[in-house]
Amino acid sequence: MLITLEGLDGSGKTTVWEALRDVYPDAVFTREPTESWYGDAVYRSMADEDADSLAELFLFTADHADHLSRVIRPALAEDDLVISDRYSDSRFAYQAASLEDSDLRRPLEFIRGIHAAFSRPPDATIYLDVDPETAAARAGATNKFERASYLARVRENYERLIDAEPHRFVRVDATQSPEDVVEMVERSVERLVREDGDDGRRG
Ligand SMILES: Nc1ncnc2c1ncn2[C@@H]1O[C@H](COP(=O)(O)OP(=O)(O)OP(=O)(O)O)[C@@H](O)[C@H]1O
Ligand SMILES: Cc1cn([C@H]2C[C@H](O)[C@@H](COP(=O)(O)O)O2)c(=O)[nH]c1=O
Repeated sequence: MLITLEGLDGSGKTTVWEALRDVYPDAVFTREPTESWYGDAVYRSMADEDADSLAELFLFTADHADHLSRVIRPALAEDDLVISDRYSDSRFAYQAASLEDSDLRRPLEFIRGIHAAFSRPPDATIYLDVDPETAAARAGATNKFERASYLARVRENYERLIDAEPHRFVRVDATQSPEDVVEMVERSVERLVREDGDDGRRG
């Protein structure tokens, strides 16, 4: 089963991802951007204010393709629980915001279309919901995406994704204390894993 953690920068994904490691020691914990030369290329582009947004989309997508073949598909083939800190929804939400003012028509649909051809969608996604101002303040503006005005557009895209697939997403109020957020996420993951097991027995 593939569970992804999504949300704005500073929403607390890494904090809950670390907490889940203690609860699921046998699961595969992974993240995007990955720790690979593809991930390095992505970080290089993020550090460049003038990077072309379409080229940047394809760098993130190349990193995802490598992540799929090297980590995600092999782990799922072994029936492992996989928990990824960011995954394809980050591309749909962030790069669609970056490409909003480009010549590209309907960037979110375009990016989803590219992924539909090769990606493996998550079984469930925990969305850590926080307002853009809190997110930017927590994240500390360490890259060009961590600005409230940009994050507001990213958040709108996440809402569109949730509207399109309400059953895949579990929304958690990430303005609560870290302890409460972790508890909510742990309970949600426990339920998702249990329901996945029940489906397996029926299937
Ligand atoms: N619920 C919370 N309330 C207050 N502060 C929090 C909360 N969760 C995390 N933080 C703090 O916010 C900062 C960002 O947290 P974290 O790295 O977990 O977020 P993130 O979503 O992984 O961010 P990024 O996407 O930028 O890597 C850290 O300093 C963390 O301690
Ligand atoms: C996977 C992915 C990530 N991003 C952005 C979102 C964040 O600003 C950074 C990653 O930062 P982190 O602190 O190392 O998590 O990358 C993106 O724009 N598109 C993506 O697909």
